Amino acid sequence: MHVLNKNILSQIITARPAESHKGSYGRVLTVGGNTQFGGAIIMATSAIIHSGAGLSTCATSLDNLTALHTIVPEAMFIPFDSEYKLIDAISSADIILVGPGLGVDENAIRILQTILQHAIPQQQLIIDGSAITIIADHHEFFPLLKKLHPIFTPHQMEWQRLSGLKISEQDDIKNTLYQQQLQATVVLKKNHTTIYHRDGSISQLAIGGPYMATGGMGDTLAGIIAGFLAQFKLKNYEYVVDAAVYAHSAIADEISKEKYVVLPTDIIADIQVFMKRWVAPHNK
Ligand SMILES: NC(=O)C1=CN([C@@H]2O[C@H](COP(=O)(O)OP(=O)(O)OC[C@H]3O[C@@H](n4cnc5c(N)ncnc54)[C@H](O)[C@@H]3O)[C@@H](O)[C@H]2O)[C@@H](O)CC1
Ligand SMILES: Nc1ncnc2c1ncn2[C@@H]1O[C@H](COP(=O)(O)OP(=O)(O)O)[C@@H](O)[C@H]1O
Ligand SMILES: [Mg+2]
Repeated sequence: MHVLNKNILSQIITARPAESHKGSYGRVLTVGGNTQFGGAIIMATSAIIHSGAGLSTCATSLDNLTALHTIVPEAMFIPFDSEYKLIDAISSADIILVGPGLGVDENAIRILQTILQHAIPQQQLIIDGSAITIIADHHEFFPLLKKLHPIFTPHQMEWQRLSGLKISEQDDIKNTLYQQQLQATVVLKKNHTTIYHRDGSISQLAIGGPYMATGGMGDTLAGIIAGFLAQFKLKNYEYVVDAAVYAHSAIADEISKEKYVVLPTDIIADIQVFMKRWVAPHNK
């Protein structure tokens, strides 16, 4: 197991070539945010944009449109219950993040099914929050999922639902066994988050802390992972996931020196400055 350290940041965060444009930094589609949980998909989308993705479209409830455009006018919008618009948006995305605040009702299940049917293996699919809870109850989605090699970002309770492993039973051996069956990357969120990669390697955080325990913190992490994957297009995308997970908690640690609790929106506000600081010196 590899304990992540700050070196991962300057390995991944590189200076931008002058001859580039928004299309060079990835198109991301976020899907989630029902009437109850609109904040989740707005935080995820905002984290994606602040971490540098070129173009982001948010498929969410129409109820969230005004809030989305007020908080992050850089984001485009489609209503998540328009199936043909969703299919169109899926086809033009490089990265798809589904689940923050999606809910688990019939509408949410149909939306997730549309994504699993229309996404292709060349796209990177990140599955978070409610989408993990739905999949735990819908094993008929597994054949579709295996072809897509997604990145799951469960907290321990979501991992319990998906893997069947009680939180007290979750250890590296059992977690790896189930993760390998899924043919997916698993970012298991907890104190000292552990990342199970498809090649069998395991990375772990030794940073982060309880000042991060506010709703929306995982939605923000999923957004940073999507934002990093959108622009840092390495063949070994494992390192990009590691860097995103590390950056999220490193920003929180810095803020926690001054603040008792760190809010997800505090992290989002600091991402750009943090990334600038860690651009590899030889690339500046
Ligand atoms: N502002 C918003 O709109 C928010 C929406 N959210 C969305 O709400 C939906 C439900 O997600 P929730 O996670 O709240 O609910 P869940 O029912 O999936 O899980 C939450 C419960 O799991 C338990 N748990 C055990 N170990 C845990 C761990 N390591 N980390 C976190 N929880 C652990 C806790 O008791 C917690 O109450 C998701 O789609 C999520 O994205 C949440 O992100 C909260 C904020
Ligand atoms: N005590 C803690 N120590 C370290 N990290 C924590 C702690 N509590 C929460 N976090 C981090 O906060 C995030 C919570 O994710 P999640 O439960 O999915 O949040 P939400 O769904 O509300 O957005 C994870 O990245 C997790 O590692
Ligand atoms: Mg979550």
